[in-house]
Amino acid sequence: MGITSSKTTVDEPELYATPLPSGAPNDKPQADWKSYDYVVVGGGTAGCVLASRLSEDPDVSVLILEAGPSHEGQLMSRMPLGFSKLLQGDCDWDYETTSQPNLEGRSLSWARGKMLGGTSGLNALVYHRSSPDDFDNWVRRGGEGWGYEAMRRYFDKSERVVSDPQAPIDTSHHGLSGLWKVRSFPITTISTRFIEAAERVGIPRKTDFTTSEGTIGAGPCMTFIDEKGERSSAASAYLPPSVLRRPNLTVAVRAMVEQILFTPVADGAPPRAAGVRLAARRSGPHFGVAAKREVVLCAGAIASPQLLMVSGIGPAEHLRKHRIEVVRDAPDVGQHLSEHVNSGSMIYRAKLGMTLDALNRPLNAISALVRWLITGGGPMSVPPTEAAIFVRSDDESLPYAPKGRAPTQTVSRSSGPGAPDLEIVFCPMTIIRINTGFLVPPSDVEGVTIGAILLHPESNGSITLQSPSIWDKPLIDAQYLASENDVKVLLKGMRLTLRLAKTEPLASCFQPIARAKEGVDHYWASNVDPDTVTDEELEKLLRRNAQSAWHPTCTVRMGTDPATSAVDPELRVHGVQGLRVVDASVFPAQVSGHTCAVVIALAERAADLITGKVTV
Ligand SMILES: Cc1cc2nc3c(=O)[nH]c(=O)nc-3n(C[C@H](O)[C@H](O)[C@H](O)COP(=O)(O)OP(=O)(O)OC[C@H]3O[C@@H](n4cnc5c(N)ncnc54)[C@H](O)[C@@H]3O)c2cc1C
Repeated sequence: MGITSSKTTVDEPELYATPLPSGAPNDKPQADWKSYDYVVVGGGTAGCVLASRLSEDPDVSVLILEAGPSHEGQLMSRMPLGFSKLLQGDCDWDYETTSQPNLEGRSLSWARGKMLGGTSGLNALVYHRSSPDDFDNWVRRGGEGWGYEAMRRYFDKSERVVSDPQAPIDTSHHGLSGLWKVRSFPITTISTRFIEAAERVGIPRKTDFTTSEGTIGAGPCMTFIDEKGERSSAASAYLPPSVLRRPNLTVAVRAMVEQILFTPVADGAPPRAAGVRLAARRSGPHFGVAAKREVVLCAGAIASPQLLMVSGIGPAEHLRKHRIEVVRDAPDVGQHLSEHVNSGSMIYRAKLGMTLDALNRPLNAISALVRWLITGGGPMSVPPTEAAIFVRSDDESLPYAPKGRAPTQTVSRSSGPGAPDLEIVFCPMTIIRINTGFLVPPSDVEGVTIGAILLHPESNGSITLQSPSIWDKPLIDAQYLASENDVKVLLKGMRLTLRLAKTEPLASCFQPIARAKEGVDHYWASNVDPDTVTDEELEKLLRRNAQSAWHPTCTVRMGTDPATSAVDPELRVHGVQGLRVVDASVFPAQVSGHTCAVVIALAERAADLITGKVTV
């Protein structure tokens, strides 16, 4: 009893932690508590990598504490095209932003994985390393030692790439012997036509976004799907049964860490993190575990700053407002939230038979599901985003304006000359409500969804506390589109999208539709003429439709100066002993693409920093 069906994860805290007497103060770890060398808080993307690597040393004991359930048995997580079914379900934290003044007061839904593997178990499966310039920019922003050459080693170390014979890539740009299964895959004809249309308007064609030439161009996406056609999440890749059975590794699920605990130290010495308090339910009972070496916080860009703050590390005034005892005044914790913003779905009605919307017909869906269950192949074994374009908004050769007009003047905030600041994603299916599970269109129509994503927003927001309890969700204020330049750059992305849709060989895949009322018909983009639509019309649509692109970062950012950062380049919390943060929150600056591969490489390097295999 108490051990889940896999017999390799534990869900009863009595088995791995020490019960705490109710009513007594339990804010200091005691000598008789159960203890581990490393206590990893959050078994998500980074947490799985870290726990796996740290427990390679049999003389070191490691405990992972994950708030959600095991990833095993999560069918919609394992099946690549099932991912939208996870949104707002049991394995999603299902956060919401505060009302965003520049998006007509809308609050946006923010998914985050709540299971072993974290968001790598619920995300859209696009493999992308972002741009080499991003990491050299990290160094300029105080991320000493985190330049591209250092990160490239860990990107390579993490991946085991497979080149699909029907979509060949040059594997010399990739790692071949890592734990994370990454592959190329054949894309649908309509996605290929999107790439060809991009080439026609002057965007270089690529077979792989991971080459020494950088990431700018148009091409097919790569994905993290294994040889069985299943998602390769950080949990399935880094915690296979052979790792879960290690005697020195304990993997606890349904364990909500409520607070990091500190031991008293001599006057003037930095506080030492020495354990955590946890519970399976808000009402308790509560448990404690001690960390002999370090507590490593891997709770992600929203929960890591929240957990630091409820534990007394954060902006002192904000903590006092919530009657939290200040362990360390850390003004940067929760600040600098940087999030990619998506223009929102631009949906085009496609000719029947060209898209994955055919799966909305029940018989097709059942046969595709059976095919996937038996063979691991077929349409259920592909990610929803098949192709993408990465471009710079200051590239004067691209059609960012109506014919005969000059493009709007904007400032590119990209991380370097080879890095993009706009991405256009292409999904061969209709995605009507992108952030809250995909609303299924009528079975007799098909469509594709294109969206423009702003990669280096000037606008940045914050994570703050709603209450001193970890059980209450924090306040997420992304400050979307607070910068006028952000709006103008995103409008350029929308204009490029409109132009591509009118360019062959893509244009002839679409069906004209009768003019529908603006804002009501989801296929409005099909009716828009790129040469006559005004910026005002596009801006109105942008503010009404913009969505999260699911890449929040920088809320516990690293740097050398404690006045402007929260952790040092070894990811140790400034001014605190025994406490590191390893996840998307420590990015010194936003990256030019999808964040999952970056988090995995970052965690790989963090493991080497912790074990002393590398130094900054
Ligand atoms: C819907 C969606 C689609 C995405 N698509 C892509 C994509 O296609 N490609 C890509 O590269 N990136 C994508 N991303 C982003 C990427 O997946 C994330 O940036 C990355 O996985 C974050 O990793 P992390 O380790 O920082 O956090 P997470 O993976 O979120 O891990 C945090 C873990 O901590 C746990 N936790 C939190 N609080 C506590 C607590 N108090 N106690 C115990 N455990 C706790 C959580 O349950 C979670 O398991 C997507 C994200 C989303 C939401």
